[in-house]
Amino acid sequence: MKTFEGLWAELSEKARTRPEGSGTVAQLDAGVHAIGKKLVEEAAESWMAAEHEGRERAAEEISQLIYHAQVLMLATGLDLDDVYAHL
Ligand SMILES: N=c1c2ncn([C@@H]3O[C@H](COP(=O)(O)OP(=O)(O)OP(=O)(O)O)[C@@H](O)[C@H]3O)c2ncn1[C@@H]1O[C@H](COP(=O)(O)O)[C@@H](O)[C@H]1O
Repeated sequence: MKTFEGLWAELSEKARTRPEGSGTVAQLDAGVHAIGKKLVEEAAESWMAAEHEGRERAAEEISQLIYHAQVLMLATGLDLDDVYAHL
């Protein structure tokens, strides 16, 4: 099963090698403003799923929230340690 760190390693590699067809590369090219909008959208969908749609849907939306948070970290030039320092 994929973990937060495993996804981070995968996305960092995508950002570095920029493979054809990668949604992550497309997101990074769209920039911080567009990524931020997706992050907020997924946060709202996570909230709605948790309140109205049950555990499974909430888990799905929260996984997407985590994904977009990592894309924003990449776009901002942050590493895991930069964020973990604040936990
Ligand atoms: N975990 C994710 C992931 N979660 C969410 N998303 C993106 O976030 C979108 C979720 O948006 P919604 O469900 O709200 O659907 P949508 O509004 O129709 O989406 P859009 O049309 O706005 O893109 C998906 O369409 C994906 O583009 C993800 N994209 C990629 N991953 C993983 O990231 C890795 C790298 O992916 P690539 O860069 O595409 O190779 C792979 O392991 C993927 O499984």
